[in-house]
Amino acid sequence: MRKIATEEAWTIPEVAAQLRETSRGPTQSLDKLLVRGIYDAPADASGYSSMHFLDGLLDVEGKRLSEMDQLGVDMHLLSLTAPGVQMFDADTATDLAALANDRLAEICRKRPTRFSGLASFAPQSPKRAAKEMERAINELKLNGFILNSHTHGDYLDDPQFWPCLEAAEALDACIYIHPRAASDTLKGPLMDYGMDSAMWGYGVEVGTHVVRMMAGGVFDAFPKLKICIGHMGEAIPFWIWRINFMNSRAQAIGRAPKTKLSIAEYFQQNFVVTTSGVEDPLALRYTIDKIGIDNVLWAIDYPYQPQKPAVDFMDAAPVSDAERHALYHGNAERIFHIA
Ligand SMILES: COc1cc(C(=O)O)cc(C(=O)O)c1
Ligand SMILES: [Mn+2]
Repeated sequence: MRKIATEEAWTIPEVAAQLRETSRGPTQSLDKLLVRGIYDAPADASGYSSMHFLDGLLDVEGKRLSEMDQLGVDMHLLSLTAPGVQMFDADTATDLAALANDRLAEICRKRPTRFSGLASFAPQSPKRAAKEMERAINELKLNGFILNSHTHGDYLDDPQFWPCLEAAEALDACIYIHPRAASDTLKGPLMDYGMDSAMWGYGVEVGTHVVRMMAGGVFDAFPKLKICIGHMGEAIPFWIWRINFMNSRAQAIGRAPKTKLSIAEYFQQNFVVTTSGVEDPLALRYTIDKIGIDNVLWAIDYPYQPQKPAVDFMDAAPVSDAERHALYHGNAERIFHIA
C-alpha cells in the first residue's frame, strides 16, 4: 500500500541562519524559546538541540530517506518547518520563501516518487506572496502551500491577506495551516511549563486561527478554498458541535457576522485534517466517524515525531482496508495533486 506522509518538516541553511540571528535579536515572539533551542544552542546542551532536530530538518536523502526505505514510506510531502519565514521582515521573508521553494522543487524533480512539496509564501507582503504562490504551482509544480499560523500577530480572516487566499483558491491549491507558538496577544498563560510548544500552545494557536476564519466569513468570500490542519484537527472535530452551537447564538445576538453556512458546514466542506503527532486509535476512529474518511490524511510530523511509531500506528489502526488506502495515500493524492 502506497504510504504518503503529509506533514514532514524540512529546512535550508539560509533559513536556519536567519532564524538563529532572529532568535538573538529583540523579538518578543514566543517562538524564540523553541527557535533558540533548535538553531542556537551549544551542541551538548539539553533541550531541543539534544534531539538533533536541526540535523533531521536539513537532511533529505540521508537518514530520512533510508528510514523511509526501511519502513516502506513511499513519500514525504515536505514543508519548510515552523515558523517558516513568518518571523522575518517582508523583504527577507519574500526572498527566503522563493529560495526555499526553488530548493524544494529541485528535490521533488530529483526524486519525484519520494518527495513532493508545500510552497512557502510571505504574508508580510500579500501581493508579492500571491505572485510567488502562482510561480510555485504553475512553474515549480509544487503541491500546495504551508503557512505557520499567525504572521506578526495577524490571522487569515484579516482582509490584508486575502490576495493570498484568492491565489490559493484560483490555483486549486490547499493551504496547510501548521502551528507556531501563540501570537503576542494570545501567549500570556502559555509562557510557562513548556506550554508554548506542541504540548498545548500550538493547538490553541491553530485552533484559534481556523475558528476565526470560519466565524469571520472567509469561506463565503472563498467558497472553494481548501485548508488542511494537522494533529487530528487541533481538537476542532471534538469541539465542533459546541463551536457551531455557540457561533449560531453569537450570530443571533449580533456578536458575530451572519454567514451563508454554519461553522460545522464550513469545517466539513473546506477543511481536511491529518493525523500528525496524534497516534491515538480512538481519536482517529472518532475523527473519521465525525468528518468522514475523505477528510483525514496520514502524517508523521518528522523529525519531531519518529517515523516507525507513526507507521505502526496506522498499520494497526481500527479501520477498514478501503479506509487505510484513503488515509495512507488516496486523500493526499487528491488534496495535494500527487500523481
Ligand atoms: C518548529 O518546532 C517544532 C517543535 C515540535 C515539537 O515537537 O516540539 C513540533 C513541531 C511540529 O509539529 O512541526 C515543530
Ligand atoms: Mn509539524
